Amino acid sequence: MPAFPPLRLDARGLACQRGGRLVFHDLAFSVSGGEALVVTGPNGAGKSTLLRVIAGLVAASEGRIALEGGDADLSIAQQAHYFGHADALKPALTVEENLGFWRGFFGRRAASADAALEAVGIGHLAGLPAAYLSAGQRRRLSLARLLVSNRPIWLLDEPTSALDAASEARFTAIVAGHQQAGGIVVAATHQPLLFSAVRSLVLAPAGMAEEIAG
Ligand SMILES: Nc1ncnc2c1ncn2[C@@H]1O[C@H](COP(=O)(O)OP(=O)(O)OP(=O)(O)O)[C@@H](O)[C@H]1O
Repeated sequence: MPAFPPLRLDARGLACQRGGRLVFHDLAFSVSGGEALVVTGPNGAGKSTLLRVIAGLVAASEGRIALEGGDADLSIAQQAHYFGHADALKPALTVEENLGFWRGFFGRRAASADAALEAVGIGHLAGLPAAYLSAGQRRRLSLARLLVSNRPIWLLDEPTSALDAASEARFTAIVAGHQQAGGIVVAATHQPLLFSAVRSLVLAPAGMAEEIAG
């Protein structure tokens, strides 16, 4: 039984400038609950920028993004979880304390910290300060945040970087669970991702973008 109501994220005529340069323009996509939009393209094409625009971290210069079926009292950004390159961990806090902090911050019904740590395979590290985690373990702790946030839109930037084969398989299963619950996934990647119900968005090389005067 899906946990989220029927959802659809639609973008039309989207453009974004960064540092005075047009990164992309006239971008359109549509992705429904249960689907994954996989965004590919060469370095600098604007994959991370697109995710950050959806997350409300960077403003679009043109166009609009709408979420049908979402919570009308919340912005799209408030209904999205951005899983970026930065780990956002407090090194002196334990693994469990870090996750507990974020669970409290998100403040909505979601997996317990224990269950989320088990799901990403680091339950045995719960009492360890985050400073001692390896790169892949830090990444897995960041993935656990997705499970305690209970947000319908997951924005995943190179989600499998630093993950070993077993962790990648666990991650794929976690994403499948989110899709089965009716969640939306938008993932930027250079690696093949074994997601189901995939839609593709290929961004053109940055060299194609026009320079904006002024
Ligand atoms: N804070 C910023 N200020 C100015 N320009 C930026 C900023 N961040 C990114 N850019 C520029 O925006 C363009 C798109 O960058 P973005 O990180 O979105 O690309 P990407 O497709 O995710 O690349 P990669 O595959 O290397 O991760 C690049 O030309 C980059 O230099």
